[in-house]
Amino acid sequence: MKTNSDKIFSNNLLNKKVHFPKRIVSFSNTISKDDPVFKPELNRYHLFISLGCPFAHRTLIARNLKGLQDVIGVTIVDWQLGNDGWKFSQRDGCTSDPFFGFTSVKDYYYKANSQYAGRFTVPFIWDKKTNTIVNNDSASILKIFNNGFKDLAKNSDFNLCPDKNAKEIEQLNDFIFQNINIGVYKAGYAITQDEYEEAFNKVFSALDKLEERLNKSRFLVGNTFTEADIRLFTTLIRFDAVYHGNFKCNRNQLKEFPNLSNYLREIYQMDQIKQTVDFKHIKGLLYSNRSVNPNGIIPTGPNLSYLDVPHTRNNLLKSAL
Ligand SMILES: N[C@@H](CCC(=O)N[C@@H](CS)C(=O)NCC(=O)O)C(=O)O
Repeated sequence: MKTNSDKIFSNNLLNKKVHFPKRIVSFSNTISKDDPVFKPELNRYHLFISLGCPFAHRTLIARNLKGLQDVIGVTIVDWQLGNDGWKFSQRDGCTSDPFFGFTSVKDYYYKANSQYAGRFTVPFIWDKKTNTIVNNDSASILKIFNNGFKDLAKNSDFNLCPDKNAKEIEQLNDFIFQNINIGVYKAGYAITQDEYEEAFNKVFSALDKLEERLNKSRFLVGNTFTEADIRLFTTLIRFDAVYHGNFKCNRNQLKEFPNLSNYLREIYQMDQIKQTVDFKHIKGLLYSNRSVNPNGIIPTGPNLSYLDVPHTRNNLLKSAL
């Protein structure tokens, strides 16, 4: 015998009125004064990141450069990404879950939406007021940090994407993303020789183009440090440590490109940025993928002391940060 709710269910099905719960695959809200829910507020939002992940790394850099350290807290997940996703731990500068005593990032996604059906990725911004994920896309989080906290950011005048350069920055972002940020992964995860060679060639021809561009220009867009530099930096800083060896991007080491390596050193040597770079986490994460590195051995080298050699980009003009 059918129960009442069964009947409602089958009647609705016949009338095509059944609404299955929406299966969420990403969170794409913004934070702004005009948003009905997510207003900029002190100590309301929290950023979850891995220091190894280049996409999460972007968001930490933007938070620091905008001077949002006292406004938005940060939790660093364990550097190892296992089969069941990101875990919280207290080893090597990682932080345990600050709010619920959760053991894994997955728990946050399900707390935000029990029907969540996407990947359990970092970075994401957690809203402590409504107990949900505001956004889990690094590109959007960069914009949120740049634009959303004008009255709260210590460096609110520092603009990562000035209107007059916005179009050029978006074009560069796209070029860097397709050829370099993702390019190294396409080479590293390739399962055919052709796929690998195509990705390898794209990575190095893009680096050659940028090497030339940086001959005259202090940063990617004229002489102003922008979001495009952050996006390029998080791949360049991982290049010699990981992508060159583990992902077989080995035509050259980054340090062999005179302009790119000088540019990389300048950005790395900025205090607010240097604090965000942790090679233990970077190597730990990026050598932990067993399909690429079956025994999970993390190499001791390479020697990266060149990063601390003073840069010589002062002869090129620079706008104030
Ligand atoms: N769309 C995301 C992608 C971030 C991403 O791919 N994160 C990786 C680490 S580098 C991740 O969390 N992967 C976990 C998984 O796929 O299980 C963004 O740019 O924010």
